[in-house]
Amino acid sequence: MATYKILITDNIAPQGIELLEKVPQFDVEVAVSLSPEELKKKVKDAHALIIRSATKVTSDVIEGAKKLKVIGRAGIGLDNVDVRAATKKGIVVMNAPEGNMVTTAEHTIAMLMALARNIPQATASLKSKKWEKKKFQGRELYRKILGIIGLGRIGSIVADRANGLKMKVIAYDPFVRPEMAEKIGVELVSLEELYQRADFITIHTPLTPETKYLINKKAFAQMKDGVMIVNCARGGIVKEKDLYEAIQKGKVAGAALDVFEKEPPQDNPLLDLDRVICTPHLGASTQEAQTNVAVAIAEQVTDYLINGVVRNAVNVPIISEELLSVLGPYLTLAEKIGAFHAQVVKAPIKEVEIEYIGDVAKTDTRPIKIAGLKGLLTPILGEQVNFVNADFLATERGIQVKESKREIPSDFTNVIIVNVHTESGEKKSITGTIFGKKQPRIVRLDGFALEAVPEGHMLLIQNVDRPGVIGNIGTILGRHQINIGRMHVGQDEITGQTLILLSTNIPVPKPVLEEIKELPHVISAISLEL
Ligand SMILES: NC(=O)c1ccc[n+]([C@@H]2O[C@H](COP(=O)([O-])OP(=O)(O)OC[C@H]3O[C@@H](n4cnc5c(N)ncnc54)[C@H](O)[C@@H]3O)[C@@H](O)[C@H]2O)c1
Ligand SMILES: O=C(O)[C@H](O)COP(=O)(O)O
Repeated sequence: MATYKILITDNIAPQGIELLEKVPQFDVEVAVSLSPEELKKKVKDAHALIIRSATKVTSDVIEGAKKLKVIGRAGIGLDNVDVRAATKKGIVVMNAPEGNMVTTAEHTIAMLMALARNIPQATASLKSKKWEKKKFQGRELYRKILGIIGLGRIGSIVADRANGLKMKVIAYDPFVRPEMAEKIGVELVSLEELYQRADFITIHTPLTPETKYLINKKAFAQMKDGVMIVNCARGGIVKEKDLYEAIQKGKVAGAALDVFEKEPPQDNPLLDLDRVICTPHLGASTQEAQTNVAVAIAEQVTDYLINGVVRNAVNVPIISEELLSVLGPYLTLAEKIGAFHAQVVKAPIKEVEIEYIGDVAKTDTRPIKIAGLKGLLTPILGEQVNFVNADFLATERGIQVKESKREIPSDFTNVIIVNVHTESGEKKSITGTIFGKKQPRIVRLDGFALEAVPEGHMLLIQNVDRPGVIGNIGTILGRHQINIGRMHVGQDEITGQTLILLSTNIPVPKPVLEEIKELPHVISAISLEL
């Protein structure tokens, strides 16, 4: 029984740890607050790393994690993980995106109300024995305009709760359809319009190169005087230096911050301002949310390591079980075609064209493309290639991939054609289909029509069509105790050549291959592993 080491380096709820400890194949270690050096050491023999936002999973950490198969985030944000470096190494990166969304939306509403009514400042004042009623007069939220930037999972819940408070909710999210926004009582507007109309602005986007410093000096200049800002998303979306200036000038009346450019913040001048209220990244910190995300990530990591099922991965295309039941045979077919190509071409591959014909063209074909690339690269790069990094490795090697689709079938109901172009100008074309519901077949190889099962040890021979060639090949194989399982023969009527594809019980050794190549009328012989 394989044993997997599960390393947990941030504080996750005990319910998640208990679930992992119950899996007989798992050896669970919890080690929090590690220095980067300690983390590198511990992760060396780990198969899974489970984190929250404190552990920094840098490319350095990933480089040394030779056995790591999965990084699981008990929560949403993955800006503390170098996902690109993980992808390159074939490591699945997954999060638990749903468990803390309500809690974070509630924290946002709490921050909004605390900001509008000066609750933290008034608490501090009263605790210092003062009674400053006038100083802490607040603002009503009723009928005020709340501008939401990022109407995703959390933004939508904030909108719902704000509607309950009878606020007017407007939002900017270029990836959301107006009908969807309308359904949840939100008016979708441009960013400029949001800035011009909103009394309160709350941010709920991820931190990306596009959203980094989205809320900056220029943005503040477009906002209403006396606007209030809430950020419970990520530090760095609001430019802190510009926010400080905007508050000092009175343009912004106040800000509620749960997240910071640097966490924990060090010498951050914003923390000295009365108009700023803050929490130490508490958005997801309720018992309910922490149990949800810890249990979710424990289940997902278990499912992946034990059953190979990937859920909520950010670097693998998601295939629902329903889609997998349709696509499964095509994934196998594409992988076999890729492996076939890699073993017959004579120069580095520079371009791959994949054409999907028939009903298969109507499906999400991304997983088929990745399976094809995995097949193509595995004979070249070995076991390191998997569904996570195949696309990445192809790009890294400068292989261009082009895809096209035709929904009207030709000879077969569903067909995948994979053409490969090499640096030396060679072009090879393989066409595959599925017989019945599950049987992959290669039905054309360049000009040769075939009906071959691409599986196991195979021998590919091209020869001039003359009597006796097949007999001679059979004699040589027999002499070396090699059994032929299946034989497929295709003919090219234009060149008069024949293609023979044999499946054998063992790989054909090199000396036997050389003997076959010496036979009269044999042009080439290649041993394949499919
Ligand atoms: N403070 C916390 O403890 C805490 C807890 C959970 C999540 N978060 C953070 O909250 C944020 C939102 O999380 P979510 O689960 O709702 O994410 P989500 O992916 O469901 O939603 C994000 C939305 O932002 C939109 N978006 C992306 N780029 C945009 C842009 N340039 N302008 C406008 N909209 C854009 C997307 O279309 C999407 O609808 C993330 O940054 C996450 O890390 C913080
Ligand atoms: O992205 C998240 O899920 C939140 O920011 C929560 O982060 P935390 O797990 O470190 O509290």
